[in-house]
Amino acid sequence: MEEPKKRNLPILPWMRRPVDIQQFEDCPLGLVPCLDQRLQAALEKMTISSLFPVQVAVWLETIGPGSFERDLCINSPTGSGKTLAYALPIVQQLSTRKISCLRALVVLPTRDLALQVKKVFDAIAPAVGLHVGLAVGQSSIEEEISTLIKKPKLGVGMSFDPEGFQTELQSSVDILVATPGRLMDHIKTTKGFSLRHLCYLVVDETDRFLREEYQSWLPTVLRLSCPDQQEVSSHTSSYYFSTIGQLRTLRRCGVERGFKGKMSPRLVKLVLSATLTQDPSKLSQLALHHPLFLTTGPKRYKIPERLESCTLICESKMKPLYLVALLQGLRGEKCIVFTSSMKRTRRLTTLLKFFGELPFKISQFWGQQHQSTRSKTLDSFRKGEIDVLISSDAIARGMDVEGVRNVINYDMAPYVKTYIHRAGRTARAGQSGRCFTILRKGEMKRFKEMLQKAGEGSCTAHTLPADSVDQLRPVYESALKRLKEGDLETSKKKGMRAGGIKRKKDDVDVEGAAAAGD
Ligand SMILES: Nc1ncnc2c1ncn2[C@@H]1O[C@H](COP(=O)(O)OP(=O)(O)OP(=O)(O)O)[C@@H](O)[C@H]1O
Repeated sequence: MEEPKKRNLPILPWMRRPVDIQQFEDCPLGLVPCLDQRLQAALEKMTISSLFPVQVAVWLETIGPGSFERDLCINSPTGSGKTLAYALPIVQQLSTRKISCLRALVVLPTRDLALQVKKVFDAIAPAVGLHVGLAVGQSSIEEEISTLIKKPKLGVGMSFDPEGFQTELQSSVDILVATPGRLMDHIKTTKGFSLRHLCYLVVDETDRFLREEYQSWLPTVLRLSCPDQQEVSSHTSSYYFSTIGQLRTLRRCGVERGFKGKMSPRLVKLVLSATLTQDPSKLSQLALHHPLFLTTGPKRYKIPERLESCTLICESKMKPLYLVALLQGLRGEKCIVFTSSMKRTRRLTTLLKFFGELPFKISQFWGQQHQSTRSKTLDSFRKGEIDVLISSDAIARGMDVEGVRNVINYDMAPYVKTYIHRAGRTARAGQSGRCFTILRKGEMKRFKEMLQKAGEGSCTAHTLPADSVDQLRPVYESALKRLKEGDLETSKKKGMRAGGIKRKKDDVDVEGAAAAGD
């Protein structure tokens, strides 16, 4: 697949003067200025003893001298700790709140990611008396509402009527972690769900959000969290970009919200990614306020320090055989194998199962699986009950599974960003890891160009012992035969049932598109 041609985009002025995260070092918790003792204890319980550089940088711009005065755009490698970088200052800042209401909203593109981020907030927020909610559509909307909205206390003989109590309904949560689809459901239908007091908006995996045109949640959230202002719509923001030449917020300085006439701070936005877009028209959708750009080093992208990129060359038809030989050589180390689509994930998993007894346990993961199946699979993978997870790009972004030692691109990543996110499932939190890409000889040139764009100068050519491949040939032949027989059987059944209904398009699951949006 050809990478779409890039227009020569201007770099926004504020992006030309970034704060380099590399100038910061890990900081032991005891030395973190102003860190609440209760949060320090909660972090220690998570076995965290110091903050990572991106966390120190964000802390200084929020709790430190920066004191949340500017919106932050954070471009930091995969696995560098971006989640805690925003969660910690937000929780510390809200720890002194007197009245409970929804003050921080964290939006993520998929349910699996939202569940993961909620766990991080759950580990620290209760230590300072804050409540964290989840709006992802994992349970029925009624169940979700019951966790998000406090029912008023009723006198004897009175029954609860949400219409009548609309003005008295209050949020049960201070922080909400949400996916866009379910967030919009609550905005549209849930009585008492209000964004009026929102102080922090986090858009994690920002570039993923900004490239999806169907997302109307962002202008809606911006409008509802600053009701006294002009609507921030896509036309107004592009107008502002084109006429003023750089991004500017429409927000008046900090007086529009608060309780009983008291001023409350403006809505602060934190946007993050390992591959943050630099496209001005996309960034303009965020209506950023004096944005400060924090990035890692001079290059556009950076892959983790201890990540090694490797290639494995073979003919296309031998890919499954080479994959199995490679996995055998890795001796049960935790691996994620990426394919280009859900269909290829399912097929590869079936084929590997036809190999019979293999010295590693495999399972599959793709976006349109039922949520409970995906959660169970991830859980087993985390616990080490599964060694090899075959996946579409549904798991490529953000997923954090401890101990993944290897990523294998069974199908080459179509774009540099996809490569960075896939590879970033290993070598996290300062650990080492390897990213193998199985390639045909003819793909090598394009792959090397992609690696260079990813900021990675070198890659190692991996070879397999010849006998490991030869030994597997007979079993590979018979596995292929069984797969083809299965195909024949399925198409016969389908033919009988539908009399030749057209086949569906291949179900490409680009970075979890199918898992997104709820
Ligand atoms: N200060 C810390 N000390 C030790 N481990 C940490 C620290 N901060 C985060 N981690 C761990 O590092 C891992 C990666 O963190 P996180 O998922 O936030 O990375 P990320 O930068 O968001 O990555 P991605 O771009 O892939 O989403 C997690 O397992 C997390 O628990």
